[in-house]
Amino acid sequence: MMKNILLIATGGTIASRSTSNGLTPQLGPGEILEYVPSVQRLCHVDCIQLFNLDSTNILPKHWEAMVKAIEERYDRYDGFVILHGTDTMAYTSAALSYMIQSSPKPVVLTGAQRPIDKEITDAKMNLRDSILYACDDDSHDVVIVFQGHVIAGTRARKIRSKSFNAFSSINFPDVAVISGERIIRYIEWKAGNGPRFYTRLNPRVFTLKLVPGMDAGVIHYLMPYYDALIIESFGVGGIPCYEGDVYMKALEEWTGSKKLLVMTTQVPNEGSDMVIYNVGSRVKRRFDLLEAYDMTPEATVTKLMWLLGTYSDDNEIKKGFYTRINHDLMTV
Ligand SMILES: NC(=O)C[C@H](N)C(=O)O
Repeated sequence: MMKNILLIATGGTIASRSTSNGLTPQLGPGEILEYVPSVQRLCHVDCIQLFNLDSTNILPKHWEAMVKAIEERYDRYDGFVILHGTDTMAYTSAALSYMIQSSPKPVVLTGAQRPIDKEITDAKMNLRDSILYACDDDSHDVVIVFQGHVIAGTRARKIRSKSFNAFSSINFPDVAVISGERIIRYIEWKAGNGPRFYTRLNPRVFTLKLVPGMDAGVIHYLMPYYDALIIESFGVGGIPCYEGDVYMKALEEWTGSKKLLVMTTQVPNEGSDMVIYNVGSRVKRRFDLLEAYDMTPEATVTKLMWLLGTYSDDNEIKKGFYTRINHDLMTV
C-alpha cells in the first residue's frame, strides 16, 4: 500500500525566489513539490505550510509549532518531511530530537543551498531523497537528509555556508547514505516505543564562546537574563585563571544563585574532557557543573532548553542531561 507522507513547509532557500533584496522564501509546499513529480510514484503526499521564514528567523516557538503540527497528525501519516532553511536546521533537528522522542515514524528535515527554481540546484535531490527515506519501513526518529547523507538529528552541523554538501555528522557516523533509489544503512538502530512529545522549552540558555582575554564581567551581566550558561571553552576544556582568578569568582556568583553551569568545547570534533589539564580539572572539582563531552553545541543548548522547560528538579535535569537521546552523547 502507498505510504502517506506529510510535507511541512517552514521556508528556507528551498522555498526562495530571487528578489531585488536577495533570496526570500515565497514558494508554498505544493509549488515546491511540483518540481519533483517523480515522488508521486513513491507515496501520497499532503502539504501544510506553517510559516515561510528564512531560518535565520526561527525561534523556539517555531519548534513548538512544528512539534504540535506533527503530534496532531501523527496517526494519519507514515512519515513527516520538514522543509527548512539550512542556516539553523541543525538547531531545529536537535530541538525536535528532544521534543519528539523515540518516534517509530521518521521526521526528516531537509532544505537546499540553491532555490528549487534554479537550473542548478540541490533542492530536487534533497526533497526526493527525504521523501524516499521517510517512506522506508526501517526509518524512524528525527534525522536530516542532505546531499545523500542521513544524519541523526542531534549530530548535524552546518559546516559549509555555500556548497551543496553543507552538513556533517559530528562525532558520530552518518546513520545512512542514499544513493539513487537505495538507502544504505551504516548503523543498527531500532525504533523506540514512543512517540513521546514535549512542547515546553525554556529558552533562557546562553552559550558563551571564550576568547583569550575576554572580560569575565560578562558573566555577571548575563545573570538576570539566563538560567543556564554553556561555556564553549578551548581544547578539551578549561577556564582561564589569570588576573586574580576573575573567572572563578564570576562562576561562583553564577552557580551561587542556583543557575546551571555547563562546559563544552569550541573545537568542532572529539568533544571535551575536562579532567586532563589542571585548568579544567580544578573547575570540575570546584563546581557541580555539567560537561557536554561529545555532544554538539546545537544539541547541548537545545537539550538544556528542553530539560529546563520540562523539569524543575535539579537532579532530574542533571540525570536527563546525561541520558542518551537520539545518539546525542556517546561518552557517558
Ligand atoms: N540555504 C538556506 O536555506 C539558507 C537560508 N538563509 C535559510 O537558512 O533559510
